[in-house]
Amino acid sequence: MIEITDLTKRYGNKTAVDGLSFNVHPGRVTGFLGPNGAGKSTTMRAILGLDRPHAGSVTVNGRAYVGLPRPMREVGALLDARAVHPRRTARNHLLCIAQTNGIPAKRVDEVLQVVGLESVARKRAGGFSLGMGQRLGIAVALLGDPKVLLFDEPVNGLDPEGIKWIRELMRGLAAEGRTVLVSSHLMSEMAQTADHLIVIGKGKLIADIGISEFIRQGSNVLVRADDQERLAAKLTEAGGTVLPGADGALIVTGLEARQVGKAALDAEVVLTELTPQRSLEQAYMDLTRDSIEFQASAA
Ligand SMILES: Nc1ncnc2c1ncn2[C@@H]1O[C@H](COP(=O)(O)OP(=O)(O)OP(=O)(O)O)[C@@H](O)[C@H]1O
Repeated sequence: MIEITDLTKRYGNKTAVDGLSFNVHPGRVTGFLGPNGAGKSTTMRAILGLDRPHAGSVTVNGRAYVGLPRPMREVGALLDARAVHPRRTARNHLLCIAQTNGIPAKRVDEVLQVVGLESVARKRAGGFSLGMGQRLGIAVALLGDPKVLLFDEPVNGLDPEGIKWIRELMRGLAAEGRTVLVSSHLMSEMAQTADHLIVIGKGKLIADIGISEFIRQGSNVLVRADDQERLAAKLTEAGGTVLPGADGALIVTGLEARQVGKAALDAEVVLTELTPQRSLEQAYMDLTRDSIEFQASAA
């Protein structure tokens, strides 16, 4: 469990994180979402004690990171995968970190296997591709078998196979009961990975919401049926809000397309159209529009 309370961090006169409070719970993947410059990396650095906040507090399993007796065994992090000595082999890189943290060498071979780097374990990390470097960074994060894991933009620049692998790894770690916080600036990425979302913009909390609730709130469904009145009554009963759309269509908010279809089935009306109207990406952009630092303006 990560608890962040009223966290504020400034760089000169720039407030990177502004009174931010949220908790990250174990057993699920929490997506940490926000446009570029929203303060995600700064928050992650504060969790790891790498940045001193100007105000507020951050605890991991009830203690500040600097107060943790064996930090790598409690928190693992992938912040910057390029932070590797290029002439050192992957295995030696891991061995050095393991030794300084009192972690046995056999754990190094275990994590090399988990991330699929055994065959290149004795190759220099300097020659690694971006994907291999990411895997090595993740091996470092897993070294202490920690209960809390932070991944800062882990899929940036990866090919589809690498992205799929990272998604499955994160889901697997959460299924083992670990606390997994993963940052991204892409809603589409989070929609496929996260169970819960923390959305920030300009250092402030915008939303702390379950992914299914976000999907529900973020979308409209346009629907037509042979008995609109009967359907509208059923949709309202199911918790939706029904508004009149163009050409006699109904616009439903608060329900997913599947729930609208189910309501039609229950009402025994025939649907002639069922169209989800807004993508998740659109919902996210609507949510963060006012928080984007640099916007392209229409020419
Ligand atoms: N060391 C620093 N010195 C000065 N300003 C900084 C520093 N680190 C971050 N900032 C500023 O603080 C704000 C938040 O940055 P941060 O890197 O935390 O955002 P982010 O959400 O991780 O963005 P991105 O997705 O682009 O990595 C930005 O405006 C950034 O320019």
